[in-house]
Order: sequence, then C-alpha cells, then structure tokens
Amino acid sequence: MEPGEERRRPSDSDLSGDVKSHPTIRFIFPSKIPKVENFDREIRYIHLSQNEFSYRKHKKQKEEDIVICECKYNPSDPESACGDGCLNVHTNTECTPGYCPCGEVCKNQKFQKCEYAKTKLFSTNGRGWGLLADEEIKAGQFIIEYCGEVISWKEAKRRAQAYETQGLRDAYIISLNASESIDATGKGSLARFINHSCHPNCETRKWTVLGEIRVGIFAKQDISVGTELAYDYNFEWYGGAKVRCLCGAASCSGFLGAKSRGFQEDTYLWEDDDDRYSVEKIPLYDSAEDEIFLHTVSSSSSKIEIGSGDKDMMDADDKIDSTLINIDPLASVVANGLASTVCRKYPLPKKKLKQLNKGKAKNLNQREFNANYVVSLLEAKEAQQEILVYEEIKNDASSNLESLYNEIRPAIEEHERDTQDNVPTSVAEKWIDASCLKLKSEFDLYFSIIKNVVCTTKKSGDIKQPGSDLDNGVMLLTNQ
Ligand SMILES: C[S@@+](CC[C@H](N)C(=O)[O-])C[C@H]1O[C@@H](n2cnc3c(N)ncnc32)[C@H](O)[C@@H]1O
Repeated sequence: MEPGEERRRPSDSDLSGDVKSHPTIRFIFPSKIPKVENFDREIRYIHLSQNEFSYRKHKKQKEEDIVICECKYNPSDPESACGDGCLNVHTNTECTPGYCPCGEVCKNQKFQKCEYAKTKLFSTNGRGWGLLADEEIKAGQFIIEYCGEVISWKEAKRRAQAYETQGLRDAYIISLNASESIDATGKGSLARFINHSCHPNCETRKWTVLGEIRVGIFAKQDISVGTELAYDYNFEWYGGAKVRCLCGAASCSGFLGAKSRGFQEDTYLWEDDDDRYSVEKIPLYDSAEDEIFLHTVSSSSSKIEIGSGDKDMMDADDKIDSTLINIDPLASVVANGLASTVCRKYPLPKKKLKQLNKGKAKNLNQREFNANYVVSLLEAKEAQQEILVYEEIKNDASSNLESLYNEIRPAIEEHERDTQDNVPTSVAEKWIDASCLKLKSEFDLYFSIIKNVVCTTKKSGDIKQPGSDLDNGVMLLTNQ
C-alpha cells in the first residue's frame, strides 16, 4: 500500500476474479468466492494451487529417478492403495502417476491431487487472519500445501527489504531449502493465513513430488472443527524490534523468533529484572500501523494450546470458505515448494521506537567496555600490551565466527527450521570450534583485564597499590 493510500474494501470486480492493477502489486481474488461483507481488513493476493517458478523452470523428473513402490491393493478396498506400508510414503515421496502399481486409486498423491482438509478463514484479535479446521482432522493428516512463488534466497532477501519499504506487516516468505524460498506474499494458497503458535497443533513437512520438494501443513494431533490451525514458525530474528507473540500458549516464548540465534545473542545479557523481558513493554501491532524488522520463519513444531478466546469469527455468510475456492487438481504438476523461513519486517513508528528506548531499555553496546579505555588507565606497559593482544584475538575470533556464519548460514538455518535435514557434521564441527574459540577469547580478554586492573597501578595521580581498591577496579569495568 502506498503511503497515504487508504485501505479499501474489495469491490465486486475484485471478487469476480478480475485482475486489478495496483500501484505496487497486482492482486487477484480467486474466482467463485462469494461477495464478502464486513471485512475489517482487505485480503489481496493471487490464489495459487501449486507453486509458481519465477526464476527457474520446474525440474523434470528423470525416469531413472522414479521410485516405484510394490503396493498391491484390494479392489474391494481401494482406500488401502499406497497407505502407511507404501515404500514411497516412508520416504515422504509421492508416487508418480503412470508408474504406481495402484494406478488411479493410489492414495499417495495428495499434493498432486490437492487432497486438502476443509478449512475456513477467520479474523483473529491482533494476529490478522487465521485459518481454522472446518471438519474433523486426524493426527498426521495432510491439511494443505504452502504454495507461493519459488524464488532464490537472494531474491527473498531483496523482496523482504522491498516489503519493509512498502510497509507490509505480515511475513509470508519461508525458506524451502538452503538456496530457495517460497514467497506467498502476493501469490499463495490458504496456508499463507496459518498463524504461529509456540504450542502448535500442526507442523510443516517436506515431501518430494515429481522430483521437486514441496511443503505441506500436517496435523500433529486430532483437531476438531472450529479449532484454529497453527504451526511453529521458528522465526529467525535478525534485528530490530522484538515482536510479541500472541499465540496464547502457556509455553509461549513471548516474542516471535525468541528461540532464534540472532534473538538469543541480542538478549543474552538481559538480566532477570530487565523490563525488556516483560512482553507487556513490547507494543502490539495492529493492521493499521507501520512497523520494522526482518525475521524468518521456519517449519518446526512443539505442542500447543490454542486460545479460543481471541477468535473473532465472521458471520457464516461473511466467511471465505476455502471449499468455494476453485482448486484445480494437479494432474501432472511438476511444481515444488516448501516453507520454512518467513522474512518479516515490522516497521515500528519512530514515535514508538523512542518510547521503547526510554527508561530502562538499554542498548547492549552500552554494557560493552572499551578495552582501549581500560588500557589508557593502566600504567604498566606489559599489562596494556597483554590486554590489547587478547582484544585482537577476541576480535579475530568474532569476525571469524561471523564470516563462518555467513558462509554456512543457509545450512544452519535450514537445520534450525526443519528437523528433517541435518547440517553436515563437518559444518557443525567448524561452527562449534569457532564458537568455542570466540568464547575462550572473550574469557581470556576479560580475565586479563580483571587481572591487570586488580594487580597493576593506574595512571591517575591518585595511584593506589594493586588490590587496594578493588571496588574502584570494578567501577572501571562498568562505569564508563
Ligand atoms: C504467514 S502470516 C499469517 C497470516 C496473517 N495473520 C494474515 O493476516 O495474513 C504471518 C504473520 O501473521 C502474524 N502472526 C502470526 N502468528 C502470530 C502470533 N502468534 N503472534 C503475533 N502475530 C502473529 C505476524 O504478523 C506474522 O508475520
């Protein structure tokens, strides 16, 4: 939405499926959606029933790569065709039409045939739109595919930046693998409306379908009609505002991305009484506000209690019923997808940032001391040199870890957001080594400073004997 432009309700032509030009993105409503009244937020996206490839072609599955199962089915019980015992099901691979011995009745082509559970959109309190079960869903059941545009990792970063600039609130980019992402911001399936929970009833799973990876949302447990669907985004937080998680779970981590490396590194110095820990201090985001930041979401899972109190159900006539959306069966789709990393920007109004930074909210850098400053206060040359050497070692270790992180970030993030994939052992070992070296170098530096502050004289006129003013030494480290 352009600055100053008012949000508008969908017009009749929007709802009839006409492609509309928009100043920023072209959106289209799926055909056969009934006229919807009382929308408090406009929904604008192009409905996809399979992934769209923007920068490369669909892979072509080679015949030698097709795995053919050995299933036999009982003609009087076609439901038994390619069930739990199917070799392909065991490896999260769909059977290839024309090759499966069960032929047309094969039950292992759910992505290809869009065999989705019935779901319904509803409006939540504070979390935008959400998706709920519109039928009883069994544990393990495939619910819906997370479809969108398959784009490169670089393009995902570029788009995330652009969305931030445009002031888009919600994050819909998820990572597909180490080098690709799925962006459901402008184009996607109803899965784009599924919210995050720290105690989810769903999870994402990757399946190989005709040679491409695709991402599905699966039930972790039995889900009854009317229950909100949610999975753990595994948001990757890279910086900026901390965004409150409103999932309502007892085990809620408080913020989107609170478990991610970036978030933890940024907050590890917070003390128990630091009021930044208080989620109440973090502003809520409503759809009318602009916000900052880049986060990423992943596919993962834990359990959930979904708060039912915050559901703002639309009247029956006003709901968008996913079953009314015209979903074409993917008879011979060669598409792919996968969702794991959502890049999100929360542009926080400057006013709010100021409020947030007032009072006790401190910049972490304020807690870091400057080794040069410590050195300038010390008399002994040896002490000065020792500290500077340790500082250099620490800086080297930090930048080494940083560049290693950039190098292997795709693999690490892939691992963090999808437990089905493993970071190669060699990469993990490199990472652990570099992390240990960094910790050791920090310890050595701090130890050296404390030792030299306590055991050597200071430059000031009022030189005290080593150890004679320990309090002053401690002040030196903290009060600059
Ligand atoms: C993939 S979209 C989910 C659909 C979104 N609610 C909508 O209206 O389109 C992800 C965005 O929904 C919001 N969201 C999802 N789960 C949330 C939660 N537990 N707490 C707060 N906001 C949440 C965040 O703005 C997030 O970036």
